[in-house]
Amino acid sequence: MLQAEDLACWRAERLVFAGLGFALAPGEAALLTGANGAGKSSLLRVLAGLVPPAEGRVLWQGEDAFADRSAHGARLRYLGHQDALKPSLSARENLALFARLHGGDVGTALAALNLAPLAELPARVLSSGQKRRLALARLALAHAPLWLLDEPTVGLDADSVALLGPLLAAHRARGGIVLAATHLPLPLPDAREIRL
Ligand SMILES: Nc1ncnc2c1ncn2[C@@H]1O[C@H](COP(=O)(O)OP(=O)(O)OP(=O)(O)O)[C@@H](O)[C@H]1O
Repeated sequence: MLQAEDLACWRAERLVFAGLGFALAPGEAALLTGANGAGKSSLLRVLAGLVPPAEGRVLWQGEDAFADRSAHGARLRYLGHQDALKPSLSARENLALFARLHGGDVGTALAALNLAPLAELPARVLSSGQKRRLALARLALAHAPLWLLDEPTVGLDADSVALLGPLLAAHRARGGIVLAATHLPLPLPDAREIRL
């Protein structure tokens, strides 16, 4: 269970949001929506522990989520705007690097995002949509219960967006939680909306 209580966030001396609270149970998904600058990315970064909240608390299973930073890092996957790939490594090697840290099967992850034909290409030559798919393929490695996804489908073609559906559904079926900031439709049936 992820809970946010009375969260406030300042960025560059501007109050972005305040008094924000919600709870997400295992298997639940929420879409973060709101205008440009409303604070969707900021909220995801707060929940990931990358930006300290100005006020409020983030709880995991009823306990302060940030009491043990490494435990929080291990339980979440954060996908930001940047794909965070090593440009000189191949798609397979990028995933293998991540798998060394978190576990998981590289072949399965490549297949989940239909990347097998691109597996040996260096990440730097991939198109922006292909890079995004590679970043998303990390989700298909070892299970982590909390997925924080910032505009996960930017640059993806319709077939690639459709590939995300089974990945998200399998994660939720295992009790995983998804919070996704997006301006685009996502294959996340029954997702709640958290509007900023
Ligand atoms: N690194 C930063 N330093 C200072 N201010 C920032 C930083 N990142 C974001 N902000 C500010 O925080 C506010 C919220 O930005 P944020 O990126 O969270 O919005 P968003 O809802 O994700 O927007 P978009 O829909 O455009 O992605 C904006 O006013 C932005 O200028």
